[in-house]
Amino acid sequence: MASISDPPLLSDFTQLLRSCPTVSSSSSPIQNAAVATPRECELPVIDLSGLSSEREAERRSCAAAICRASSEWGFFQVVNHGISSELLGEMRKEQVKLFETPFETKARSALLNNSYRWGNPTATSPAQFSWSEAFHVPLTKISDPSCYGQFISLRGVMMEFAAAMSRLARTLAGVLVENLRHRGRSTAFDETCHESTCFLRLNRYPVCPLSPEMFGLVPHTDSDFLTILYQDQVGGLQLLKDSRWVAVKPNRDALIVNIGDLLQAWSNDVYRSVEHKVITNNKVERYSVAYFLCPSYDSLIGSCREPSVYRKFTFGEYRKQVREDVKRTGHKVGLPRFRLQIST
Ligand SMILES: C=C1C[C@]23C[C@@]1(O)CC[C@H]2[C@@]12CC[C@H](O)[C@@](C)(C(=O)O1)[C@H]2[C@@H]3C(=O)O
Ligand SMILES: O=C(O)CCC(=O)C(=O)O
Ligand SMILES: [Fe+2]
Repeated sequence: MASISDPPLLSDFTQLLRSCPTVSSSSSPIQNAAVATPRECELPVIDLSGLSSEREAERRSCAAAICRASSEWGFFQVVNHGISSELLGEMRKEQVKLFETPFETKARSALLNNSYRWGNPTATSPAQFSWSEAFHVPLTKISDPSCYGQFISLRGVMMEFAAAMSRLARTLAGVLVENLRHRGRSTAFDETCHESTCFLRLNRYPVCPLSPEMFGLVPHTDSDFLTILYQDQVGGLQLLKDSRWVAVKPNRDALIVNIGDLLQAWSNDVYRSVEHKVITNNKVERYSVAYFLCPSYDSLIGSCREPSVYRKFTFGEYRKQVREDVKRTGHKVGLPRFRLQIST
């Protein structure tokens, strides 16, 4: 049963169904959703304590595992990542409190820099609807006390969590960049990442009576360098592996890392930004927090090796194109827009 803290997802979705002439009443509300339960898989697990080992062979082998998983899967899990379970627990507790607030407050009280979103306002068909709500907070706003209203205890936790995720994301990106650097041109990677464009996204996936035919989050790739995800034990995240959807088995000790579009472009398709989605649950709600590592808008993304598969573009240009495509068609096109034509 929906509560006063839930956004009006069902009525919005029903309206979308009615306004969409292509969906017949006899067919499933979502034509493309993964109704058949896909295979559950354990993502590669990488023990990050290897990176700080005294033994060079161990450091190398850990870095190699990160790079291998980034090109074979585009996704992996990290354990011994250095973020304490106490901090993760605090973050989850505060996140739950925040989402338990009445919907009207979340939507109207300028909480977290007015960053509250739900459903999908740009959906043009039921298949583009996401059964979820989120706060999408730029890192530059996280320390601002005016963002928090009655949730002032969230501030310290968010600050500590963002700082820890930032460190981890930069370490992982550093390993991935270093691996390809000696083979091609180098870029001052660390300086291109910027607080003004990095963000934390707090996700909640309410119980969905229409599940499992609904997306909690529609299939997409992330428009960043890389993403680190802290999810609960409910499950629902699925990714494309060898053209098939596989369900990620939650691991209590691990954070999930995935490569974003910008690292795929920079690596000239060595690392892969893989499509993923979230499937809803009809019994329990689900929570996750994602950290997105992004460059400043004026950063030029060029390939680390030639011949480049993509034309050079700035992150600002990329974001604008994604936004325009989503607004016009309801879905993201992403990297294929920036692929160079191969002349034969
Ligand atoms: C409608 C969309 C916006 C989004 C791309 C998408 O097609 C589906 C997921 C959205 C999402 C969620 C996570 C990130 O916040 C985001 C930046 C991303 O990479 O995928 C957004 C996209 C967006 O707003 O550009
Ligand atoms: O909640 C999840 O498991 C995935 C979230 C996600 O893909 C995103 O926020 O981009
Ligand atoms: Fe994502």
